[in-house]
Formats: sequence, C-alpha cells, structure tokens
Amino acid sequence: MSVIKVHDKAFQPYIGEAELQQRIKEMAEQINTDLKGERPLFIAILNGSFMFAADMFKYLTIEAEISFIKLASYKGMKSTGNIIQAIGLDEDLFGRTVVILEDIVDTGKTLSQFLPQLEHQQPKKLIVASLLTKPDAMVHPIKIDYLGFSVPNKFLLGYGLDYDGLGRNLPAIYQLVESEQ
Ligand SMILES: O=P(O)(O)OC[C@H]1O[C@H](OP(=O)(O)OP(=O)(O)O)[C@H](O)[C@@H]1O
Ligand code: HPA
Repeated sequence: MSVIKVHDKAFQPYIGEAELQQRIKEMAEQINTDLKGERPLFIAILNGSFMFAADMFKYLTIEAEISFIKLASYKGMKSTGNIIQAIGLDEDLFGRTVVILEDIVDTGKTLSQFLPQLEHQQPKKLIVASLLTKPDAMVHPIKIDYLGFSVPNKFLLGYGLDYDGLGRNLPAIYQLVESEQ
C-alpha cells in the first residue's frame, strides 16, 4: 500500500486489509461465544458501517438478525442542539438483545444522542460494537463493549469511512498525512 490522494489531501496506509479482517473475526468469535442463544438484533448505522457490518455478519455463526438505519439530524423546535432521528428502524426492541454496529466512535456525540432513544424501548441488553475509536477525541464518553482498534486523534479514510464522499470503497484504512506548515 502506498500514499493515496483523495480530493486535496494525502492519506497514508494505517491498518491493512488482513489485519482488519483478523480483528473483525476475533470480535465476531467473542460475540458468538457471549451471545449464543440470544438471537441478537444487530443495528448497523449507515453510511460508514456498511463494510464492517457486512464482514462482521459473515463471521457470525449464531442465529442473528440485522437491520440498517440512517441517522438524520434536525433542529429541535426549542432545543439549541440538533436532534437525531433514526430512519428505517422498524423492529420492536423491547426485550431484545441489541448490538449497535459502528465504524467509528469519534467524539461520541452520535451515540450519546442515539443510545438513550434506544434505551427508551427497553431492550434486554444494549451493546455497542465499534471497529474504531479515538479516545483523545471523545467528548461524550461511550462504553464500547466490542472494540476493534483504539486509534490516535487523526482523520481516517477507507473501509466505509469517507473524506467528503470519497474513499469508502478502500478495503483498508488510511490516515491523513498532516502537512508541515
Ligand atoms: O462519535 P462521533 O463524533 O459522533 O462520530 C461518529 C460518527 O461519525 C461517522 O458518521 P458520519 O456522521 O460521518 O456519517 P456517515 O457514516 O454517513 O459518513 C461514523 O459513522 C459515526 O456514525
Ligand atoms: O476519522 C474519521 N474519518 C471519516 N469519517 C469520520 N467520522 C468520524 N470520524 C471520522
């Protein structure tokens, strides 16, 4: 792998395809052990998680369901911040074991707003599986039950993660090359 250019920025190889697949397989094996017999419902948050969700799901050997949702953000009538709304979540979560699949938990803002909405439906368990997290960027602490990689606070690209719409199709993860000024 070598440095690539996307739009105006350069990205260098960071996590290779084989290492990614190996780690996702290990995560799935742990989930196979922990959630056997629970018929969990996996909820993948689009767009970024589509590759991680597909690969993770292929490594699962337990009975499991999967659903894909998109989070839309809109301005509340009175509130100052944005409110997140899930589009495409048709399943009833009451009493279910639910596993959220994220490609990355960065500041934690997305899940800090979304998880309480899911808790409201009273699932039996609400579990978070994320391929990546940036501890130094975390503003809203999120408990990640299954984590692939803890990474530095640098912009990443590939394997579902985009830079201005591009780069999601890369099978490995790249890191922004910060230009010296
Ligand atoms: O922890 P946070 O700082 O909230 O960041 C994490 C979120 O950011 C990315 O989604 P994004 O909003 O970029 O949308 P996308 O998946 O469609 O690219 C990622 O897929 C997470 O959902
Ligand atoms: O590092 C990142 N890269 C791409 N998309 C993202 N969304 C949150 N963090 C990132």
